[in-house]
Amino acid sequence: MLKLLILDRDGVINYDSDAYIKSVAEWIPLPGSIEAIAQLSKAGWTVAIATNQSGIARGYYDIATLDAMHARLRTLVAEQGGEVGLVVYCPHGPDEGCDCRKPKPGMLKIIAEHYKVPLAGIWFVGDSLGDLEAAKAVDSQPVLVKTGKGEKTQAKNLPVGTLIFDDLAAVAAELINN
Ligand SMILES: O=P(O)(O)OC[C@@H](O)[C@H]1O[C@@H](OP(=O)(O)O)[C@@H](O)[C@@H](O)[C@@H]1O
Ligand SMILES: [Mg+2]
Ligand SMILES: [Zn+2]
Repeated sequence: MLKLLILDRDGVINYDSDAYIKSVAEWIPLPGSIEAIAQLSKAGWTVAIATNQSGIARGYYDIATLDAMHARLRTLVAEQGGEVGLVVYCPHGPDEGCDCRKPKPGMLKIIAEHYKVPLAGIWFVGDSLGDLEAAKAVDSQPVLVKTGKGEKTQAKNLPVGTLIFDDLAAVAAELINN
């Protein structure tokens, strides 16, 4: 079966900011994250992304800018010999009642349907409690990294069974070496 890993974006792949990541210039990979995705990809993993992007609804940046950030991610990973799979984002605001904004699992379902794999046990790596709750809602494996908002999230009441790693590089090492 397909080896699928789903990642949150801000705070896992790139630095996050309470002021949102509003441009390609502000989209800066965390140390080791690009290499981790490339190594996973080269080891046969399909790496997909599920990211809340309420900054779109808030008018902080537009879809073209968001797409440019993801093109940059794809280029950087490709330069390391890897590739990025499906990127799904929720452009809605917290009050729009959409089905895709985490902690709802809508984006995880879209990704699973795209790759025709069950979500049960699939690792979803995030830095926020909403990421972990989205995973739990569809019986995926919640995985917390301590980058981004992760250290603050670690102090909260985490879903039972949440795995905790320092960063995405540590997650990749675990999956590739075991
Ligand atoms: O971590 P992912 O899902 O990739 O993206 C998170 C971002 O969309 C932004 O999400 C916002 O939350 P609100 O959407 O305003 O509740 C804030 O937490 C920002 O700091 C953060 O940059
Ligand atoms: Mg995040
Ligand atoms: Zn949405």
